[in-house]
Amino acid sequence: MTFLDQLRNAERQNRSLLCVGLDPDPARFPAHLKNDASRIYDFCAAIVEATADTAIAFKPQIAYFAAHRAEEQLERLMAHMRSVAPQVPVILDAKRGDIGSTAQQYAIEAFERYGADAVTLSPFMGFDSVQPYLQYHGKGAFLLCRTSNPGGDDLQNQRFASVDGEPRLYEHVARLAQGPWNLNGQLGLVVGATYPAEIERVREIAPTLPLLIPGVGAQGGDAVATVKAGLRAQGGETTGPIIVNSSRAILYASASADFAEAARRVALKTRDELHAARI
Ligand SMILES: O=c1ccn([C@@H]2O[C@H](COP(=O)(O)O)[C@@H](O)[C@H]2O)c(=O)[nH]1
Repeated sequence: MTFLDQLRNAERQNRSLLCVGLDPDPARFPAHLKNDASRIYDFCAAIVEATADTAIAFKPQIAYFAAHRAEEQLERLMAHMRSVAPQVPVILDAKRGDIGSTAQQYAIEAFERYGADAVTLSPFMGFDSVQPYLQYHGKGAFLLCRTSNPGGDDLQNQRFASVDGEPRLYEHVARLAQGPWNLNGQLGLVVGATYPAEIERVREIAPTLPLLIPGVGAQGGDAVATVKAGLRAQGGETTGPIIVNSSRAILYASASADFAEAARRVALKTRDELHAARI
């Protein structure tokens, strides 16, 4: 089954557009786990179990594991997600970007070591830095396009003289991903929920690509505006999928022993808000 098939199934089965982001920061763990990096797996496993039926995807951010020498815990977590939530695809948020030979190693890391279903990539080094990931047929690759942070303006929103008539860098990335770079239909784009007008613009250029949209929750992005701008559906079938990520607002909903139940409550509320906005 391809990543796109997995997304379609999870969206239907869990009635969800919500991606539960896994950004484990031991300093923010509940009291009984606080500042203990050896408990990253336990914390994330509890979140996964509590939210497995609420999510279209899970998105572990690799920096939160690597920073604490917790790669082995991430490997175990990937296996755990496959076991308790086999219907939910996993997007490894790694934002890799390097020359082809190095990209090949990063692709092995994402798809073979961790067994991710999709990965996030920086497109800044060009197509040969993306191509190695596309050799893993059926896997997904999300290119950073219009990111959620204010500094995204520094480059992505700049005008330049382009051959395809798209004057801003993020528009050019969207055009490449919808067209010539998308050899086997594996590409998607990362667009921030903090910029709904730009989500709309990306959707015009890339009507069918899956959009990974971080920025609701802690970054203040508007869930309803995000769905209106990004989701495309016809006759009840999704033709332009969106995957709306929230990490900290779910993970740290409570600093007490009930953190997993609290995470579930926030995940359900966010899922239902996103679902209601479809109509
Ligand atoms: O443009 C981007 C791309 C990636 N991210 C990542 O998403 C989550 C957001 O976390 P919140 O706690 O919901 O703010 C995090 O892993 C970022 O690295 C992003 O925020 N914006």
